[in-house]
Amino acid sequence: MSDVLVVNGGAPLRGEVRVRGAKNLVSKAMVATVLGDGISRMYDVPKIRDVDVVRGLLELHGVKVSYGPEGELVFDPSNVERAGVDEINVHAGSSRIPILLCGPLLHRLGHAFIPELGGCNIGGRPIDFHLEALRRFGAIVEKAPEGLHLSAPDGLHGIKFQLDYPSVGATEQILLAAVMAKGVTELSNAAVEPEIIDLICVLQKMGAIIRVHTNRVIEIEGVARLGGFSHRPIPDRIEAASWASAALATKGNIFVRGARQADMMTYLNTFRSIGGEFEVDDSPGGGGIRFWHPGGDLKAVALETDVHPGFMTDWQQPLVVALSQANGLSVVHETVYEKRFGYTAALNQMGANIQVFQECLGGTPCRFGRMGFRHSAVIAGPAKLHATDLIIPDLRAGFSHLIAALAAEGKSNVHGVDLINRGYEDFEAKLTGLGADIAR
Ligand SMILES: CC(=O)N[C@H]1[C@@H](OP(=O)(O)OP(=O)(O)OC[C@H]2O[C@@H](n3ccc(=O)[nH]c3=O)[C@H](O)[C@@H]2O)O[C@H](CO)[C@@H](O)[C@@H]1O
Ligand SMILES: C=C(OP(=O)(O)O)C(=O)O
Repeated sequence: MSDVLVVNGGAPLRGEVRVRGAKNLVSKAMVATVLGDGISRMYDVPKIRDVDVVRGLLELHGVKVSYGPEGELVFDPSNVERAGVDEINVHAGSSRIPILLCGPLLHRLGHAFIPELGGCNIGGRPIDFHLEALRRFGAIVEKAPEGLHLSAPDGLHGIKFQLDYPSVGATEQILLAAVMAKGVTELSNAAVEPEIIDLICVLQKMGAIIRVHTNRVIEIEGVARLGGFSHRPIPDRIEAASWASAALATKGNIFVRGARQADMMTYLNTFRSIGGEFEVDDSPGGGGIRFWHPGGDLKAVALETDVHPGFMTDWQQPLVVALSQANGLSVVHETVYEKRFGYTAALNQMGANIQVFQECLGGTPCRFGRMGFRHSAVIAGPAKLHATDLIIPDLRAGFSHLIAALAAEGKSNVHGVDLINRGYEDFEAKLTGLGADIAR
């Protein structure tokens, strides 16, 4: 199938979509199954590419993965075994999740091979924190042209470790290594995103002992064995916010079934400040949030992306499209990734007026100030968007391109839309259901 989507924009998106388990939890919980000696079960798993990649990697390592009823995945890790480098490398460059297999595979096999990582191209995305922590746990890490080889001849042992920055992936790496390491691990400056807390819930179900203290300190008491788990994942708050931003940008009205207020409070405050309206529906048979554009002008805002409980960086790109329709100058200071504004060039080509700056334009100077990265954006609106040809650069930027094409009058050809499947389940069917005029 061609991966060009023809989008005939200009009409409001109206209707209902459903979000399922979060991409950024489901894939990690799948990795955790390797640590257990029993069967694990996960409900409400979305059909997205990152899930397929992790499933492929687990199967290569002997985990039997099967589909249960609608959206249920079942994992049997009783025969975990080494996989060939060439087979693993089929998945090179496709996702960031393989790095999280280090701890579980070292515990089960004493060895791990990790292919080149993928993920969105939004900055350097180093893994120095991961490797430093793994070495401290007792792993030997060897870098080779084909990927990373790790071994742990003396097993893994608990550590005291402080992250320079509360990295989500490094926190998960340390959790997955520490739960079965000998002794206690104390992690300071840990990330505490809701997806991490949900991963801790998964690990606790398996038998782990993990204490989340105040001030970003997590203490993990290593245990000798873990079992399987049954888990309904936290809903995807990034996808939910993406649809909310789409409703605002297209002057539409979308009920996002599955969206949960507690995980989205920071987004909801910003959405309301811009002039969007929402209603949380907790009624039986409800369970979701309705987002709509109430008519009239939207208001410009200033915001900074940050670690939880700040404004998520992954909410940024779709929201900027909505901000291009707000009245006045909005400022967005991106403090999590140094290169997450590349996509604004395409929006400008469509008529948006977005300038990017090297300075920290938010209230707080961040790590990227004076380093030459254009990590602050000023968005002047409202701008009339017009159709054009677009090339999808990565997942969230891709979704923002799609929203812009849907908000613009006329026909846009959006190239490379398959990338969006990495994190948005059935996005074309969902768009069609919302009344979008799209065709491959
Ligand atoms: C699959 C997944 O869950 N992806 C999410 C995860 O990515 P990911 O786990 O890759 O993001 P991190 O939180 O690790 O990255 C945050 C910052 O820390 C830096 N860093 C990270 C690790 C390291 O070893 N060294 C280092 O310097 C990164 O370059 C970045 O500037 O959290 C991000 C921040 O919420 C989200 O945008 C991604 O959607
Ligand atoms: C940056 C993202 O994901 P990943 O870490 O998988 O690239 C994202 O989901 O927006």
